[in-house]
Amino acid sequence: MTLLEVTHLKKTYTGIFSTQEVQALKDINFSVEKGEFVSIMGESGSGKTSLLNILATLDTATAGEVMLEGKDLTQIKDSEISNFRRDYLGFVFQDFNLLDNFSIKDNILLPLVLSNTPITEMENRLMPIIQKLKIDGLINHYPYEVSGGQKQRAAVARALITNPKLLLADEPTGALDSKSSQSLLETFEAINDAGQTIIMVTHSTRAAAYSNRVLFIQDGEVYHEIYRGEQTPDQFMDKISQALVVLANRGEQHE
Ligand SMILES: Nc1ncnc2c1ncn2[C@@H]1O[C@H](COP(=O)(O)OP(=O)(O)OP(=O)(O)O)[C@@H](O)[C@H]1O
Repeated sequence: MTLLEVTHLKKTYTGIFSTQEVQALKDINFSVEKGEFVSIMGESGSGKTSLLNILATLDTATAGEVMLEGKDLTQIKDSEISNFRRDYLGFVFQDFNLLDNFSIKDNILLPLVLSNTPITEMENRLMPIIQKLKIDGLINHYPYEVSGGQKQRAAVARALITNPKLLLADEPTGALDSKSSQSLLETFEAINDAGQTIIMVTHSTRAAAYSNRVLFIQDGEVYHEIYRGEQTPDQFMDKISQALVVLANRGEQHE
């Protein structure tokens, strides 16, 4: 079943003080099935963050359609956006975005507090998630008392606590050492195996190799896509690296 369908998406930035326009997304088309784990790769400036920001309803599109379970994100009223975001989407960012003055537990529960969820319901949801993410011993600590890998696990717990339809991750391993990165990616793989749909922007071929499909963006368009299929992560990583080389050569020819 299709969860997300992006059609003819365009994003043009217009400077406030200049007449110069930047066409960050020219014509993006792709769809994501429920339960997929999709990575988005591309060179710096290719439009990945612009795309993710529109999927996250943090920015508006210039043209095109983004349908999530039949609802067009580009048409949601401003007054409904925060509720929509909370009910449908979970976010994981490179720099964790945890609140320093809140304990790990309060950080994780924050989206439920904001939607006035009863305390018993919050406690019921917390326990399985912190156990799954192996942070059950840390929930009374503050973010500055735990490691980067543990902070990112707390951020994933916060993203999952609302049971989002779609988990969006922007360079989630970007600030982690290789051991914490691997552990986080194994967690993503496990939550995906349990049915969670994930879209992840990454520069890391190793990270992308954990997903089922990689979309390559160049000059604001989806240039290529590859599926993991039955390949091992190492075999898929080789395929991703080869595709990135082709993409880089193509980029040089365009310059
Ligand atoms: N707010 C903005 N105003 C003007 N131009 C912008 C803005 N945000 C991004 N751009 C431009 O849009 C293009 C795409 O940028 P974007 O950040 O989406 O690329 P990216 O693929 O995420 O890059 P990176 O990998 O470096 O994060 C770039 O040319 C960038 O300079």
